[in-house]
Amino acid sequence: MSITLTDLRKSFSGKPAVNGIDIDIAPGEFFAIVGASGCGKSTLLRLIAGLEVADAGEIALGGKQVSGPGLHLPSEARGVGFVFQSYALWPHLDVRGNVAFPLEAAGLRAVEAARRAERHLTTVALEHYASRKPAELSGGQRQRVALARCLAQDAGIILMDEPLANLDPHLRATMEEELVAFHRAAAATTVYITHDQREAMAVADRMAVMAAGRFLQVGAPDEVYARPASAEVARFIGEGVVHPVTVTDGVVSLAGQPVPVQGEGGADGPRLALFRPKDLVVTAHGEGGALTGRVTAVLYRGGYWEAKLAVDGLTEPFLLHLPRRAQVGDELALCVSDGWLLPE
Ligand SMILES: Nc1ncnc2c1ncn2[C@@H]1O[C@H](COP(=O)(O)OP(=O)(O)OP(=O)(O)O)[C@@H](O)[C@H]1O
Repeated sequence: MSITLTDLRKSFSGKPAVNGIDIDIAPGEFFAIVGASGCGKSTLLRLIAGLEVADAGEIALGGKQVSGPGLHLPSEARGVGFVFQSYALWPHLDVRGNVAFPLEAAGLRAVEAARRAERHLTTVALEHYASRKPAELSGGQRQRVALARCLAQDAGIILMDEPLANLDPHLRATMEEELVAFHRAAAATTVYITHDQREAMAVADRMAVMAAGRFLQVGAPDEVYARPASAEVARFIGEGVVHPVTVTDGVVSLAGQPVPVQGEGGADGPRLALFRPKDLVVTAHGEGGALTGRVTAVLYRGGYWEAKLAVDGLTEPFLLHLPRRAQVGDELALCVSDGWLLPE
């Protein structure tokens, strides 16, 4: 089912939480919304679900309007499934019961509900755990029960609110793969919110970067990563540093050195450009075109050292990935091999 939001707005005590969202999400798409805490992600999801009443704007699900001026279809009438970070399992029911209960509540015969529950427990590889209680499962297994329950309801739209937030980092990585597989199996349009940009990039077909109730940029994860539309998006997505640069006759210079960057040239004058660790190469001192700086911090990240390099004339240090250990205070020469000139 498609999801169409038109100039959607919601305020709390006069403060906008969702401040004019327009988007078309295609049937079957995995759409992630990423943004800092308090940017309005949960409110937006709750508006789609029908758990909040919009102040203005329209929501259409599968081409049918469910919210608009004078119209608010309740959650049960919208055909959406949810998965939350707190798995919201019933502790006294076993795994099979947790998946089957909502089906029985919706009027399905107990035998048929149990049969359908078992089928979906197989999809999430929990068929051997059907008789366990939630307390006897790991966090990841509980989340899979929640996914199976959502799947069993056959919803055309699945809304996920930070479903992996309570899991340890190793399990999160495994669950990201499972979520993608789950999405493929469910064939439902999925809207997934998270404050973790890496997670959003890993799972989504398309992502929106949200701040202060608005979408700053919408695009495929690789596109948003490679071509951020603003300094705010550039700082939020991936690692890197935004520096002021100068454009003169199409040549971009950083701290007085010409640097190769991608992006629209436009008029001469001051601009901003993003430099990621992959764009920076440490070279021998005295090589042409090198910037020199001093190491101000070093952290070992497993396989490489992450260092900050302060360069005269730049307010923020560069972020580098070094194959060898460096010490705070070391002087390094740096060659810029790439970068992204932010749109004006
Ligand atoms: N029921 C409510 N009553 C009053 N203010 C609310 C309510 N729900 C949300 N807000 C406010 O609206 C803004 C957006 O909140 P929301 O929960 O949508 O953000 P979020 O991006 O999901 O944050 P988080 O990642 O921390 O969950 C916040 O300033 C929040 O305090």
